[in-house]
Formats: sequence, structure tokens, C-alpha cells
Amino acid sequence: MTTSGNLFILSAPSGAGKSSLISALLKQPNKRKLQVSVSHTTRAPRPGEVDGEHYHFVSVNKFKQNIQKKHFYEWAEVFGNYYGTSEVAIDEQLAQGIDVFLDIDWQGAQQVRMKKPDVTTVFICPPSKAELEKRLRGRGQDSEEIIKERMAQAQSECSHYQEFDYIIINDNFDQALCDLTTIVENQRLKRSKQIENNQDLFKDLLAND
Ligand SMILES: Nc1nc2c(ncn2[C@@H]2O[C@H](COP(=O)(O)OP(=O)(O)O)[C@@H](O)[C@H]2O)c(=O)[nH]1
Ligand SMILES: Nc1ncnc2c1ncn2[C@@H]1O[C@H](COP(=O)(O)OP(=O)(O)O)[C@@H](O)[C@H]1O
Repeated sequence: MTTSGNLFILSAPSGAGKSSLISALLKQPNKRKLQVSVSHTTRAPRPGEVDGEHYHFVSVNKFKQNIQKKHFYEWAEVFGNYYGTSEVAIDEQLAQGIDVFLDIDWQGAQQVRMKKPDVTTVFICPPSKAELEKRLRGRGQDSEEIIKERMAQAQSECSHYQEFDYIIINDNFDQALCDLTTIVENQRLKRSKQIENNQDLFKDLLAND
């Protein structure tokens, strides 16, 4: 029986709650495997970030070599740093029947949509600009200057919300997590997926005994 995983994209302005939602989703009991893709980036690691776990941290030179070698499914420049998704890693996971989440920006989402039209794309919105700013501050990770930059960038990211299949407003966290879980389950139950993943069953049900 062939099985192939579902590909999901989660995009949001920085601070809207993407990482928190993905990490909570990964902790939920799931009937099938779910993984989040580890991107390559040229930005410096933040305290507590582990190479190969949060990101593959690489030099600008190495990143550019990888672009030339067509190593990336998609890549983009975000906040002055390069970010990219490894093609081989994603294809291997999907081929093993693992559902894969990409935490990428709108530019990356556009590129993946062109290559994989069956990708499911989700946009996470903060409940308000004021709350977004509060969350960025609460994270205690950025200077005031960076927070201002992130708020300006947030407007640009949000201007692409209409390009996504689903929109989740991350106001109440538990509700947003429930919404995200529903989207994943919905995708798994689609007719095309059920047929692809249960070929033997449908053959058996239609066979003349
Ligand atoms: N296109 C693309 N965007 C990415 C990738 N990895 C991360 N990003 C985006 O880059 C932005 C900055 O990520 P990061 O530096 O981790 O900061 P934070 O998410 O704002 O805390 C976020 O919008 C991510 O979704 C990637 O592989 N490709
Ligand atoms: N629904 C929510 N209500 C209140 N705070 C939240 C909610 N979702 C996330 N947060 C907090 O907001 C901050 C930013 O979340 P994070 O997951 O790091 O965002 P992103 O990955 O989108 O940059 C974190 O401190 C997180 O705990």
C-alpha cells in the first residue's frame, strides 16, 4: 500500500503564535506522524536555539551554494537574512507518509504553491495589532528597534492573507490549536487521500468474490 504525507504551510507575522501552535500540535496524540521541517538560515542562533533542531544555521556563502545546487524547495530573504527549505528532506518525509509542516513566510508559500498545488496553506492572524506588539514584547527576545521593524514587516506579511486556504485568528490559544487540528484532520480525510492511502481496501471492497 502506498502512503504519502500531507504538506502544510503555516505563515504569520512574527509573534502571532506560529511556533507555539506548531509545538503544541506536535505534542498532541496523533494517529499519524507529523513533523515540522527544519529550515536553513543565515541568521545567527538565538540563545537556546540548537543547530539542526530549530534551524540549520549556515553561512551566507554556504546558503548561496545551496541555491546554485538547487538544494531548496523554496527560499527567501526575510528580515535581511536568507531562509530556505531543503527539497530532499521534505520529499523523504512525505514519501514515508509523514505529514510535514513548513513554517515559512508568504514568499516561500508562493513558491511551494507553484511546485505543489495540493499543499494546504494556513495563515495565522493575531487578534489585533496591539496584541501582536504585546506578544512580541512579552517574548523578551527583541530590542525596541527590532520590534518596530517586525511591526512594519507584519503589515506586509498580513497583506497576503487572501492567498491562503485557511485563516486562524490566534486569540484564544486553545481554540486556535483546535482549529489547526481540525484543518489537519480534514486534510487527512479528503477522498483523494483516503483512496491513495487505502488502495487495497477499495480493491477488496469492489472485488467479486
Ligand atoms: N521562505 C521561508 N521563510 C522562512 C523559512 N524559515 C523561516 N521562515 C520565516 O522567516 C521569518 C523569521 O523567522 P525567525 O527568524 O525564526 O523569527 P520569528 O519566527 O519571527 O521568531 C518567519 O516569518 C518564518 O516563517 C524558510 O525556510 N523559508
Ligand atoms: N493565543 C495566545 N495568547 C497569548 N499569547 C500567545 C498566544 N499565542 C502565542 N502567544 C505568545 O506570543 C509570543 C509569540 O509567539 P510565538 O509562537 O513565538 O510566535 P511566532 O512563532 O509566530 O513568531 C510567545 O510569547 C507566545 O507564548
